[in-house]
Amino acid sequence: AETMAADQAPLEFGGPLGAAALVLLLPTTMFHLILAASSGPARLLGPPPYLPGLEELWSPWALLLLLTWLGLQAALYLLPARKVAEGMELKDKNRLRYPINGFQALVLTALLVGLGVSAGLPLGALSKMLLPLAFATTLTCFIFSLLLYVRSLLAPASALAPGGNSGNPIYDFFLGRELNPRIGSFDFKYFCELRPGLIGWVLINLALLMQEAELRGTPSLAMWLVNGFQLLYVGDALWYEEAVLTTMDIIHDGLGFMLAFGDLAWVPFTYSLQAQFLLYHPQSLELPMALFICFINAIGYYIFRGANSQKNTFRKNPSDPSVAGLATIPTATGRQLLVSGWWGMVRHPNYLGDLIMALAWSLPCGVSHLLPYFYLLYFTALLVHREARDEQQCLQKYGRAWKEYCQRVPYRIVPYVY
Ligand SMILES: NC(=O)C1=CN([C@@H]2O[C@H](COP(=O)(O)OP(=O)(O)OC[C@H]3O[C@@H](n4cnc5c(N)ncnc54)[C@H](OP(=O)(O)O)[C@@H]3O)[C@@H](O)[C@H]2O)C=CC1
Ligand SMILES: CC(C)CCC[C@@H](C)[C@H]1CC=C2C3=C(CC[C@@]21C)[C@@]1(C)CC[C@H](O)C[C@@H]1CC3
Repeated sequence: AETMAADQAPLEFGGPLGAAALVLLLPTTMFHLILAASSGPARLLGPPPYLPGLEELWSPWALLLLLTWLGLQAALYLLPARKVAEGMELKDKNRLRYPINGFQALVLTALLVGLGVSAGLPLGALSKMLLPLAFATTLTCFIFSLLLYVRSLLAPASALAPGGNSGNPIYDFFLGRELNPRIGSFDFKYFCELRPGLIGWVLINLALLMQEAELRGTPSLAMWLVNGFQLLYVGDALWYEEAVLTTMDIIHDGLGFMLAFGDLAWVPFTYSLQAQFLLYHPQSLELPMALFICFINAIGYYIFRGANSQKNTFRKNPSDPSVAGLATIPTATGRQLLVSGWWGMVRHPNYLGDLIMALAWSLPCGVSHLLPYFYLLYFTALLVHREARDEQQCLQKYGRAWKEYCQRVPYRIVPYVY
């Protein structure tokens, strides 16, 4: 990895140049995908079908809708929570507290949307506003990240993320300087990571399903599958919300453009690509094939949930009967590494399950186009890169014990392949 100075964390994402490229490339890709999904040829590669003018991109109504959405999710975040969890220990030895009420926010949002729809709210019309909504979200993310950057210049050194304070403004703007920007108890990163984007994603999917029902009389089986699989994924993430407190996004990365844009824009507008594609390119899916795809999703989910729960249980209580019998490697930190069970199969079994689910989300879209497979391709690249970042951090944390783990479990994500 490139380095700035000997005492600074190695630069990631190709340093300032890579960060600058990503700041431009991520929004451009997102707009390309939205435009391509609604176009006849639906080409992933090649130029966009057309270049939209400002009058098509900018709408004050879209901005108002976005701000209302963010306001609603912020209000739901502030409601009393079933539990308040403590995060990992910080540099100053303190621990932050986080409300565990994401699933409650999903249910309350569903109730509000249900009420709205039964009162005549034309939810399907949202599918025609994706372009201006994505534009308003992108602008908001740029402004938000800029404000976060400026605010971080006033933060004490102990509040900074290990990675995002290289001194290069573009790199730091992208990666995020401050680790846990908060106003009072409102934690911006934790809020962004799970709520507006993930719940927004299922809402957009639902709008596309309703629009399809309006256009064709009933939603297609393929649309039901995509909606069902992705709702399960989002519901699972919010149900197990506490697990996000140990991810590198919360522990290691600052809140900058990468996470702000990733969470608020990239997730809802690109993760809903399969449903966008299906609205404009209906697919006939036979029942046996649909059942086969459900089976693939179930296998993926079984591995994903099994691996994540096994690690979470082990980290919370290593003597829990469900994990007490597993083989482990002791480390100098006092923590242990699992070396049997899911974590003895590959070093990232949860990524394997996630990738199998990603395949199941694309299959209902048929094999005539590459576009609906974008998520699978992007996600493979994201997880390979994420695995390498995590590996680096684990090597630093656990040293020799990590090397031993790598020797005993040589494959990273796919057994005997990678
Ligand atoms: N859909 C999407 O866009 C994305 C989804 N994800 C999903 O989110 C979930 C979380 O992923 P992610 O945050 O990357 O990290 P993981 O949940 O895979 O956690 C990695 C951490 O687990 C601990 N660990 C690693 N190996 C072992 C072991 N053998 N025994 C015990 N602990 C171990 C280490 O932390 P420590 O030892 O400190 O506990 C390590 O840093 C995954 O299921 C992933 O697929 C992630 C990113 C994007
Ligand atoms: C495209 C950019 C370079 C990076 C954007 C990254 C974000 C989209 C992802 C970073 C980590 C994420 C996690 C999830 C969603 C995607 C982002 C925000 C989950 C919430 C998905 C559901 C899982 O159960 C937990 C994940 C935690 C990490």
